[in-house]
Amino acid sequence: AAVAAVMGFAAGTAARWVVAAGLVHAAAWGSFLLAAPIHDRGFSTLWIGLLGVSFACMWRAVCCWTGRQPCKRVLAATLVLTPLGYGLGFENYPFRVGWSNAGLCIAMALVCVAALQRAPHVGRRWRGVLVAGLGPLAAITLARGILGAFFTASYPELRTPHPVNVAGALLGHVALALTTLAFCLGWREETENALRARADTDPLTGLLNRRAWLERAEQMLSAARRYGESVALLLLDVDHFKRLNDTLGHQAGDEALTAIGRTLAREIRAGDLACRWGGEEFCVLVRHAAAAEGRLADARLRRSMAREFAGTPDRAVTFSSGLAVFGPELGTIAELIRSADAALYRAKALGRGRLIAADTPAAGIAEPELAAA
Ligand SMILES: Nc1nc2c(ncn2[C@@H]2O[C@H](COP(=O)(O)OP(=O)(O)OP(=O)(O)O)[C@@H](O)[C@H]2O)c(=O)[nH]1
Repeated sequence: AAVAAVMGFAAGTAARWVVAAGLVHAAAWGSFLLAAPIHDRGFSTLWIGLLGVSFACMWRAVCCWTGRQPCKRVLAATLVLTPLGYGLGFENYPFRVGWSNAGLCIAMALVCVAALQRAPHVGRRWRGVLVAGLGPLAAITLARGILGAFFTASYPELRTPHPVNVAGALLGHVALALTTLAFCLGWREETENALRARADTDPLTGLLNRRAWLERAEQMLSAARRYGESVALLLLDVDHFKRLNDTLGHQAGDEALTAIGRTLAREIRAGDLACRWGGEEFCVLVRHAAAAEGRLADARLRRSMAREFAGTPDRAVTFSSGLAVFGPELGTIAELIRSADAALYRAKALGRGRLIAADTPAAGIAEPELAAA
């Protein structure tokens, strides 16, 4: 109930499953309190059934975070068969204790299996804490079942002070503390990731924003420096964007920017890095690319942009771009940007809708164009 109060139902899907697990677990022990004094089959069966469901909710929460759903059918079968067998065999104490504890052990073990799945994007620490809490409890639960089923005289009822039972009670508390801690850590990790993604992303285009891009671009350049790779930078600026805003409205301008962001995200290769530099300017770092590959990437973007706006010719945009290539003279991101910006300025001056490479004044530009510039 405390977990529910802290997390609330407005949290993400996984956190909602955690809250559900806590509430169902509390309801299970509520059923037990009703059942115990009168030895009631119905409430006792409900107790066992709800305990299983609460572990299934934990399993679901872990799966939401890891994105994997191991042993789904085994879990479903355990959820049905455990209370069913318990209810039907209620009058047979050894069977009922053995059966229910084995079922609950399987349910707990499946939560651990879910937490141990390979999921590189999810932290290991909270999953480790979860397994450290539930793993030993699963083992002692099985031991308790074996005791009740096969050594019934030494475990004649739930509160018998047998060492296994006492250890089970203690581990139950440890597991409660550790699973709560693990789920709070998992929840915090999810929230942190969501906040980080929000802080790194430009909301209009969905691309990285300038700050996040600069951080990653620095890393890419230092790797390129170390391994002697070539990297090209394209700085793109939409042509006459103010005119689009002024004639069709700011909303149409926003939609055009969104479409440009979509196109860039779709067209760049894995490992390349695109961002909204600001306003109607975009930046792309192209890995393993010298000037020639940079030009090819620019041409690909232009073709794709034309396709993107083919259905809305009144909003079609072109862009000018400046290209700079990482090397001894342009060895930092600031130098690359400065150089690409100067080239972009020249592309604008030469009539827009074209690419100019830095430090190649005459390359690909007709003399009259240069004169006009
Ligand atoms: N709709 C919209 N407009 C924006 C946004 N950010 C910047 N702009 C507009 O983009 C326009 C940029 O205008 P300019 O810098 O004059 O450039 P331009 O009209 O594209 O002309 P050239 O770059 O010289 O081809 C300005 O009118 C800004 O208000 C945005 O997020 N949404």
